[in-house]
Amino acid sequence: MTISIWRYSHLALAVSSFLLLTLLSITGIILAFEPISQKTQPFGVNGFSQITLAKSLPALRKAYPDISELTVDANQFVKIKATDTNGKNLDAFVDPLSGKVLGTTPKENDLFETVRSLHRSLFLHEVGRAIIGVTAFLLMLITTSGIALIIQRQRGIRHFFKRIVRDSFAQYYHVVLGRLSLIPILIIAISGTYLSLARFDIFDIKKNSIKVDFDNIKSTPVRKATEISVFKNTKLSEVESVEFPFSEDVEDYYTIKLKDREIAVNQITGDILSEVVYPKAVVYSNLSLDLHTGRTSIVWALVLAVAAANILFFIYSGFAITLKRRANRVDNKFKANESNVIILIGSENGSTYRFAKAVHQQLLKQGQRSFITELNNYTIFPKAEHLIIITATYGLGNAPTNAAKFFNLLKKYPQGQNINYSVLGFGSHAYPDFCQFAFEINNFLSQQTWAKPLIDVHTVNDRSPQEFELWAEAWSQQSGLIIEASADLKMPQKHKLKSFTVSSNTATGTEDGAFSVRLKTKRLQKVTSGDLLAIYPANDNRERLYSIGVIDNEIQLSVRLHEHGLGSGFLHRLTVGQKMQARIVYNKHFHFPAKSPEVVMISNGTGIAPFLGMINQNKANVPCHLYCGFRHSHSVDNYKAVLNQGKAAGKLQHLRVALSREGNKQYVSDLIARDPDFMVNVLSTKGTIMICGSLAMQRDVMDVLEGICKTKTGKGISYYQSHNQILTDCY
Ligand SMILES: Cc1cc2nc3c(=O)[nH]c(=O)nc-3n(C[C@H](O)[C@H](O)[C@H](O)COP(=O)(O)O)c2cc1C
Repeated sequence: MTISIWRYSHLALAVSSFLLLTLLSITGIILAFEPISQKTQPFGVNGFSQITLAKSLPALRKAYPDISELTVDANQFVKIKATDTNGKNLDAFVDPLSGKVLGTTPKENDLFETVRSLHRSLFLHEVGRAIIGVTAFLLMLITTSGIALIIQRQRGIRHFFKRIVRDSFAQYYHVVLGRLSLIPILIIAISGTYLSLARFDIFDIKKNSIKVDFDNIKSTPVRKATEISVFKNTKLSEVESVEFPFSEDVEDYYTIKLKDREIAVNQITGDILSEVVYPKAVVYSNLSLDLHTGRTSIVWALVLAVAAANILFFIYSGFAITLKRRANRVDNKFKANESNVIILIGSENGSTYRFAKAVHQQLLKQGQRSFITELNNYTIFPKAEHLIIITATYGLGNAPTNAAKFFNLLKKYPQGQNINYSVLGFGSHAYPDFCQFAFEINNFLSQQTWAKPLIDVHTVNDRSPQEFELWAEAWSQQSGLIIEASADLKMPQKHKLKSFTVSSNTATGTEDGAFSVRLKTKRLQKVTSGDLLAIYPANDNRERLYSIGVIDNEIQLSVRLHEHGLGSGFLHRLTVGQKMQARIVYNKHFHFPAKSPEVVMISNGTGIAPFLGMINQNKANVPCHLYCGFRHSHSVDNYKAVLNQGKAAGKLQHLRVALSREGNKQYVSDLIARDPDFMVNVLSTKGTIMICGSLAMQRDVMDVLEGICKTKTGKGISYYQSHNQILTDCY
């Protein structure tokens, strides 16, 4: 499957370094506990950060007249070298204000020593250090590409910390934890890389030595150490070490090493005799060591341990995601140029493949030459009769990466023969642009002369097997090829049928053969207009679906009698009082919109069925406008009673009828074209347009709406489709 450059880099870098990263993360977690264990030793003093040299140096000199050196380590423990009162050499941690001995340097912990050596050089000295340096650099690149992927996924940096929609466990936590720990991991990677480079003398870290001008050294005015301003202004926490003057002669001075400089201080006058500022590289090296080891803070050391543990999780979850994606590879039995059914997939994370493969397998079993590939592999399919496009939507209603080139390829490769197409969108209502890419493909295909719609575009929310099944049933019905509910997709194999009693059946008096059947059943509460009734006219697996209008607590089907029609013939023969078995298929995407301020209903022929029910059920009197097309004026007679009732009760505001074979011979799309401002107003005030009827009518109406929307709002209809403002149920 085609993947973005960022994802490819992220994966390639991770694959090339995961073994070393695993080792470095484990050793890193262990080493993070070294500063924690050191800091718990009893060598610290309270209020350390407030102690100045002016307070500490005279006190220590008084307690140890022979003191030669003071050092402050990363734990802020003060250590001195001196001679004690018994004349013995002293090398110990002391209280910097009283000189009280707090302890001597403990023996290095062997475990930490060994692990550190492994972490820094893999026990391979300079070669090992170089390898570790490269790994740290790779970690930096992995983190950077990871940040780019999160930005891409969250649709821009502004949404970086917005809610993440949960997909799979591995995917969700890879992103959630990635977001939380990317700063510490980036710091670990940058500081690790810097320290490695510093080891190889890439940076200038040579410190110049102090030069004192002994000819101009002064011995007045005499100042006490407690009054020397540089001592008063320097805190012990800023100091790395102090060398004490060897004797009381004016030529002997204090040498004070700070984090960024070294100074020589006259012990009598307190004058600064010389100052050497360190190169920036020395400061950065120290900072890198502080940040990489957590030696200065227990909290930071803990953050580093957690970040290192997260790297281990990323390695696991990254592989889990990749394996899931790779599991979707399909080996085709037939070549593209010899296949009669072509299944094209748009998928980012692979779950759509499961559904597409189920379709592919079933078609193969029925002896069809089915070929399955991703949308980016679209080309000329010389033997194709059916094109099935199953695609997810990503980002701002965009194509998944393996479908990004599809539109260009579609323009480049017009097919030479007519092909029946069907588009099935996978998406989630958690995103504002629901299945937009699928709608765009469907609209684009409808403009290709060779492409013939077999069924209306269908959508599947959150991989719902029921919604997938709805598409499978519709496709099977039109193609004559069976796609059954698959156990793999956890679909119910056998449907439970319900008994319905015929309460009325109108005669086929009209020329276009339309009639209405009303059915009663117990417990009708859950059914609503827009749902479908599945009937089994021959008591076998052949199923026929009809749109339901719920009128006065009965199901009304509007049907056109077809010559030799299996379903329409069966319904036509039903007599009042007769019982029949059927099942309700809930068709949520075509229910009357609960929150819409205004609804436009567009139909032709028997497509009026669900709208009759919706008008009847419109108890809240939401403004409804019905645009319907028929061949003759008498075709409307069948529905007049319900429509007149609706108008009288305020449930239907306007009724516009187009007659295609009488008067000025209009189609329903002509009526829509006459009311552009009204249509735009409905859509821009969050109203809904519902379309039910033939696919040919849908295509014409959509073309008109596309033109109106583009000129008046600048947005295509796919925008309104993906925001659930244009709902279609055509056949
Ligand atoms: C980052 C991300 C962005 C998504 N964006 C959309 C979207 O804009 N519209 C939509 O309907 N679904 C969106 N989805 C949902 C997916 O299309 C849906 O989960 C689909 O089933 C995933 O299929 P796949 O696993 O084959 O890629 C998004 C999912 C993710 C993870």
